[in-house]
Amino acid sequence: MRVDVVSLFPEFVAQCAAFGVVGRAQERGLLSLHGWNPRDYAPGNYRRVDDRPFGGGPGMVMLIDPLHDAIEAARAADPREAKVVYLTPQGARLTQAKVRELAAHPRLILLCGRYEGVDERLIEAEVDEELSIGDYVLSGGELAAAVVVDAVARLQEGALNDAESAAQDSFEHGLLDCPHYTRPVEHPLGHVPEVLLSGNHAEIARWRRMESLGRTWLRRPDLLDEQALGKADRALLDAFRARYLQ
Ligand SMILES: c1cc(-c2cnc[nH]2)ccn1
Repeated sequence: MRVDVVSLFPEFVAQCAAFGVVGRAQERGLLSLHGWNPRDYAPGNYRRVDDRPFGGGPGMVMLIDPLHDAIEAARAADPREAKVVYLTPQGARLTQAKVRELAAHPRLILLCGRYEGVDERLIEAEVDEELSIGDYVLSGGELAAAVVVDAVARLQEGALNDAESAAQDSFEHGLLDCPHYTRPVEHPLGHVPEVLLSGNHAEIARWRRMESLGRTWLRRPDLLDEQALGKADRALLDAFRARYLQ
């Protein structure tokens, strides 16, 4: 998968993608990352990339042409069609389902705005999809782009080892992950649940599923609403609730 990042700070996203699973995906050739700086396409000595907003008001707006030319240079760098995604608080919320959809594309071009944002005419002409990673304002789209790069890299075939895939699976199924424990068994902060020490893999799997269901019910009931729980899961959740409410 190829990802091109259009940003005034392209090295920002490259640095975020240099570690761990994402860095390894790049080393394995599963993901290639390329940066394009609109300032390189801005004319004149000042290489202007922004200007004052029409209608007045605070801040600056990114100019159409440097962004347009950077996006077109990115498109031209590879023959495959690219999906252009603009990272903005005004976008649709990024979900794991959306990540899976993005990860299936051979190419993405991630457009990162700074200042007050981007001239709307550029968005209308070049952007396929606007995405938000949450209802808050960042200093620019780069952190959100790094989130997208990380999430789609993990879904590339061969990016994760077995343990990492298992961890990935927990959220993939729309539930929150169960608690995890490691040595020591006894610690001033508490003990490890007995079932995890039992060696009874069926009981351990049952406990983990119950905890995932229970945590989702307590912390993210909205996710649970989207789940069509089977009879076994409903029984597990009832058991969790009974224990929690006693
Ligand atoms: C995506 C982008 C942004 C953002 C872009 N520029 C300032 N904030 C915030 C949340 N999700």
